[in-house]
This record gives sequence, structure tokens and C-alpha cells, in this order.
Amino acid sequence: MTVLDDIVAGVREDLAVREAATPLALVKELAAKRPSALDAVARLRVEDAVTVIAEVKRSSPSKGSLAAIKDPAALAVEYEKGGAAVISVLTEERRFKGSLADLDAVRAKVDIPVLRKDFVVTPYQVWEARAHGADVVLLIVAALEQTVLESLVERVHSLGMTALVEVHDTEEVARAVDAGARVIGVNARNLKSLEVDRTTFSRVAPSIPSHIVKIAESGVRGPHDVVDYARAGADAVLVGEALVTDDAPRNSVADLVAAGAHPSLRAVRR
Ligand SMILES: O=C(O)c1ccccc1NCC(=O)[C@H](O)[C@H](O)COP(=O)(O)O
Repeated sequence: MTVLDDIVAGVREDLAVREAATPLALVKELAAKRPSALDAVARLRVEDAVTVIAEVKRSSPSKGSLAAIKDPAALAVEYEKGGAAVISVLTEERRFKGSLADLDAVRAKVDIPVLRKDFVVTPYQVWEARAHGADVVLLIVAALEQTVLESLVERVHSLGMTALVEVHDTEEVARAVDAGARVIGVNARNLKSLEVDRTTFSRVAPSIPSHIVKIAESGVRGPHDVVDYARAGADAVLVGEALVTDDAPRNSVADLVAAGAHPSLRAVRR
């Protein structure tokens, strides 16, 4: 069993408990009461700059405990003040120590789009994301059969949200494009070995059609990595560990945003 299989198995068990407690009809009612989802694409792809998705991440399979994060909303507000375009909230409970309560708390305090970062394998989780105020939903190609991927992308978009479709190689890019992805994230973290290879983006991104927003995920340590990803064609970077382990997350986000907007990058991004 791979790490991904193991995580998804745990997610399905937890999901069964939530589905028994809160029927889909009720989740749909809650989703219908939410204001419309925010336009994440407009925030992520801006002219002449690489934008930043800042993540609320307590723990991870690769590193174990990263940060206690007693007040996820306060951290998200710091990210927003630092200039983050989108906040990513891990809601997986067993390995990342996140929750839907974290998503609720963050949604209530920030005005920018919020990503539900989880291992979404059923439509119920998509409705749940909307019911808890998410604007963006992560869908991992490696975790999904093609027909399921296609129907989940369609469900996310039909609810007015944006699917961030995560890939690791060019074959998965083809699957994401076929599924109707408008935003593709290339994750530098190998989901089998959990090793981070920052060259993955530059190898995989050229196969992503130009109309699709390109996000470089994982392994960003500081501004120099943002510059490297910008030169390789990223529209945005997704950063977790480097921010949650930092004493001054607002300043660190601001530094990443400044690096992504540096005038020297304008020529390479045109
Ligand atoms: O972070 C992990 O160890 C991990 C393991 C297995 C599946 C997913 C995992 N992480 C999810 C992510 O994609 C990252 O949280 C995100 O890209 C931020 O990465 P980083 O900046 O390296 O924390």
C-alpha cells in the first residue's frame, strides 16, 4: 500500500462517519445558504507576478508535527495581510491534523479565496467543501479513476468553485486537461517516496496548455524558490511548511510575494 492509498483509506473511514451524521441533503442545504464562491483564477493569475497560496498545515506524513497552530484563522489573517492570493486549509484529520472546523474558522476571518486541501474522492466531500465556504477544491489525479476525476471536476465547477487539479507527471497533465481542469498544480512531492524534487515543475509544466493556470506546489523554502518557479513558468506557488514553521509568517509571505513580483521576472513571464 502506498502512502496515498493509506491516507485515502483513512479519509474514506472518516467520511463514512460524517455521512452517517450529516446526510447529503443537509450538506446541500448548508451549501445553498453560502454566498457564491470567490473567483480564485482571477486572484491566482495576475499580469507580471507570481502569486502565493499560503497553507495552514499542522503536520504531514513526510515531516510529522510542524506547528501547533492553535488559531488557524489568526494565521490565515497574517497570510492575507502579507499579500497571499489564496489560503489553503488542510482538512484531512489523521495525517495532517486538520479539520473542517479549521476551514470554517479561516473562511470566517479572511476575504480572499480559501482552498479545501484534502483527499477528495466523492461528490459528498465537494458539497461539504462548499457548505464550509471553500472556493477551491484540491483533486489529486493519482488518487482518482479518470471517470471519477471528470465528474468531480464537473461538480466543483458546477458549484461555482475552482478545481485545483494536482499532477506529478505529463501523463497526469493529459488526464487533468481531459477532465476539464482550469487550474493545474504540479506537486514536487513524490507521493510514493515523499521526496521533494523541485525540478518536477520545469519538466512537467511545458505540457500544460497556456490557458490553464499553473501552480508549483511543495518545497518552497524562500524567495529564491519563487524566482526559480517563476522562471519555469509558474503563475502561483503553494507554500506550507516554510510558513507554518516561521516566526513571522506575514513578513515571510510578503517576501515571497515581493520575489514573485520582481521587475526582473517580467521579461521571462511574457
Ligand atoms: O506534505 C506531505 O508530507 C504530504 C504527503 C503526502 C501527500 C501530500 C502531502 N502534502 C500536501 C501538499 O501538497 C503540501 O502540503 C503543499 O504542497 C505544501 O508543501 P510544503 O510547502 O512543502 O509544505
